[in-house]
This record gives sequence, C-alpha cells and structure tokens, in this order.
Amino acid sequence: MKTFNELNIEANVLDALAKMGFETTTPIQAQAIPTALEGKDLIGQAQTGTGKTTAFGVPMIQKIDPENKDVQGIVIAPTRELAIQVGEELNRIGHNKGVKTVPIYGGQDITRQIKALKRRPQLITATPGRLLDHIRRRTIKLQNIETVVLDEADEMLNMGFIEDIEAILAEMPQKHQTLLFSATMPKRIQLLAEKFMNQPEIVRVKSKQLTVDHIDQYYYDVKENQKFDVLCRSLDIESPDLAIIFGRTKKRVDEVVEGLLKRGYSAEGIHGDIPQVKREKVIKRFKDQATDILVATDVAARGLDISGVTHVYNFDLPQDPESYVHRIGRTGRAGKKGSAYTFVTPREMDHLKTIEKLTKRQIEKQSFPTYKDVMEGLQEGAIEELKQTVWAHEGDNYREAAKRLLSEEDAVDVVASAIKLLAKEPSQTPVNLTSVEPLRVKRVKGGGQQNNRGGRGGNQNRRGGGGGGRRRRNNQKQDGGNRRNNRNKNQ
Ligand SMILES: Nc1ncnc2c1ncn2[C@@H]1O[C@H](COP(=O)(O)OP(=O)(O)OP(=O)(O)O)[C@@H](O)[C@H]1O
Ligand SMILES: [Mg+2]
Repeated sequence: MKTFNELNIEANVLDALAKMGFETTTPIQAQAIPTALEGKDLIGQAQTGTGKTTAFGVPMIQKIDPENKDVQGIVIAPTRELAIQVGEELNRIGHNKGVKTVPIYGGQDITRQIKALKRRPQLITATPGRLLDHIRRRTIKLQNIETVVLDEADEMLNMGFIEDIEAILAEMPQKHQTLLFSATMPKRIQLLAEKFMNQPEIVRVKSKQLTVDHIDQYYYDVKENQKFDVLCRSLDIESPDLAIIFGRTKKRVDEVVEGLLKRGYSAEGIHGDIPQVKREKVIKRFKDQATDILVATDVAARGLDISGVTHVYNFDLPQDPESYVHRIGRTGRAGKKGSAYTFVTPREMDHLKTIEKLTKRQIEKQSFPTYKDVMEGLQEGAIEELKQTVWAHEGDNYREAAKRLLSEEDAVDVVASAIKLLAKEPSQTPVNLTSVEPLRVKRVKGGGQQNNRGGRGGNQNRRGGGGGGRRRRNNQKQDGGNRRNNRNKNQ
C-alpha cells in the first residue's frame, strides 16, 4: 500500500491529509492522483466508499494558486447534500493551504450564496441548476477555471442532468482539466463522456465485483403487503446502529416513516419535497445518531458518507441496477462491514437477476424473521442481561425487596414478568401502506433494457437548483414519457 508521501503531494496538503487521519492511500487514490497531477483528463471508477472524493480533491487543490482569488475549480454533484459534503471534505484538504470551498445548491437563499461568493472561494461544489443560475447572473465567473469534476459522473450525464451539464461545460474556458468519478460507469455513458473530454485516461480499480465485498447482501422474497412487518422484524433482530431504508416514491417514504414512528422506532424521512432546511436537519440528526433510521428516496442513494450506517434496506427495488450499487454502498464504507437487505416481490425476481448480473455477485435469499423469532431473540437477550446482572452482583442491594416479593408471588411468575419487561416486546400496531406496483422494465429495440429513469427534478427542482427534471427530453413514447414524468414527481 502506498502512502500519500510517495505521490508528489505538496507539504501543506499532506499535512491536512494526516490531520484527517488518512495514513495510506486507497487504490483509487494511488492510481488517480498521479495521473490527475500530470494534468490529464481522467475517468475514475472505484467501488463505493473507497475515497474517490480525496482522489479528485487532492490534485484539484494542489493546482490552485492560493494568492489568486478567482474560482479555479468546480465539482458538480447530483444532490444538494452531496455538494455540501464534498465541500466540507475539500475544505479540510485545502485548510492548510488556505484554499476555500463554498457549496452552492438549490433550496438555499441565493443572496446568502452571493455573499459567500464575495468572500472569494477558489473552489465551488455545486448542484447543476443553481450553478447555472449563478453563471447566468455572473455571480460565478468561469474564466479561470482549471479543473471541473463531475462526481457521480454517470448520474450527471444521464437524462435528468445532461442538458444542464452541457450548458455548464459550454461556458468553461477552452483549456481545463475534466475529472469524472463514479462507482458505476455504464459503457454508453463512458462513450458520451469521452466526447467532451480530451483523451481521458481511464483509471479503473480492478475488482471482481462492482459492490464492496464486506457488505453482506441478502434478499427477502416477500409479498407487497408483507413488506412492512418484515422490515420491522428484521430491524428488531438486526438492531442496526444506523439504517437507511430506500423507498421508491416520496409518498412511500412518508408512509414508511409514519408507520415506523407508530411502532416506536426513531425514524425520519428525506426526499425532494422536504424543504431544504429540514433536509439538512434530518441528515444532521442522523449523522449525530439522534435518529436511528433514515427513510429516503434515491436522493440519498449516491455519495453520502455517514459513518455508523450498518444496514441498508431496499424496501422497494431501485429503478436501475446501478442505483442498487450506490444505495447499498451507503454502508460498508472505508473498510467497515455492512449488511444490505433487498425486498423482492414475486414479479420482480427478474430485476434481482439483472442486479446480480451487473454486480457479478449473488444475493443470498434470507427467510424472513417472524414475530416468534423476534420474541425468542428478545427473550434470550433479556435472560442474558439478567444473568450478567446476577453474576456481577449488581442486584445485591435489591435482595430484601426480592425476598418480600417472593413471599407474596410465585417465583416463576416474577421472573417471567422481569423477562417480559426487559425484552421490550415490539409493537404490533397495524400499519397499512398504500401498495406500490411491482417494478417494471420497458424492453426497447435491440434487446436492451430501458429503465424508467428520468430526471432527478423531483430531488431538486430546477428553481430549487439541481436536477434538470423539467427539461427532460420528451421524445419518448407517451407511455415512457409519462412514466418518467411520474418518477420525477415521485422522488
Ligand atoms: N486514504 C484514506 N484512509 C482512510 N480513510 C479514507 C481515506 N480516503 C478516504 N477515506 C474515508 O473513506 C470514506 C469514504 O470516502 P468517499 O466518500 O470519498 O468514498 P467514495 O469512493 O466517493 O464513495 P461513493 O462512491 O459512495 O461516493 C470517507 O469517510 C473518507 O473520509
Ligand atoms: Mg463519492
């Protein structure tokens, strides 16, 4: 394994990396940093949670002249939360060098952003829609841009964003370096990307599988109306530190949150209809572990790095197999272990196969836990807790009270009641979700599959800054167009 010292990185950046606790490089960092430092255009692909942010952040910051107060680099990301997170990481890497980064994203007061821009950051992390707004208002000037990064590049070059990205790139100065990063890079998107890059070097970390191997992957074969109970039972048995649950639509997310709260879990939701200030609060509370469960649309599928996420649930299958890779990649980051559970209804089995084909990995079927399994598990846990307390003599001060109780009640009844109290029986409050249709894939000519993905307009509407949902191309057949429309509205 290489250290950062071997990569010709300047001292103050090395210092910052050491302060961040990074000792050795990850493979994508070892491979991409030297190539990017040579000034070459680059497409970097490596698994989720393997340090791609630093892989583009270091060369980008190294190129900056801290005396020059113009914007010299821009990272474009598909969601507001990701723009914020990448901005924070760049601020850490650039701290010692005096390089400032400002995040610019939809849903935040534009005058506040203009004020932040007046403090002359050299780097900007942005969602596309809001970035375009600033470019047009001339509050962001691009003439001194040296580096453009598309984080989650395949997503940025997909239908929902491509027109915004093209518009932004058209404004860039002739000579600039372009870096593209993602954990997934479908061939057609790579070919598209190469058109606006200058002989890009492809840096791909070799791995047998597309997903990280320390994420255990399972699926539950469930009927639509069983999903919620299976979810609760699984949460009870697994007791995740933090879990992210992905639902297909905003309504779905709201309903799952409501159901979880009814049953006493600590859960909050995030999707495109939630006001930005609230979105940021929800993420913060989840990061601080004040909320245990985040229920989300695909707005949280890409890039988010939240430590402590031990479990990801695909309550509904994702629209496309790439999204599966990103969603489950919210756990198992930086070498940690994680578990991913995917709910598959009988008519969706084909989708599971498509996912397995893409990831080159089998997803193991898991029989789902019943209420009885959960109760047994909880009772075992309670008994274990009692035994530990006995062995540690922690009950010594309560012996008199115990004797008095036993003189009045049957001993077995007393212990049984203690176990019941400790086991905290899970709530069985009935919860009925509006059922969703099984995922369908439209077959298109040529035998390929066309999934009904569309813009991410719902995540961040145009005014709100971000997805180019409303500019979606409308040359599809009625059916496809409508479905994409629905997706935009639903996320
Ligand atoms: N060299 C390193 N040593 C230790 N930890 C690192 C190193 N580089 C990055 N990390 C940590 O690994 C985690 C994942 O990094 P990052 O978010 O950049 O992953 P990614 O490859 O961009 O993932 P995704 O595809 O999901 O966006 C972060 O918490 C980051 O701080
Ligand atoms: Mg990333």
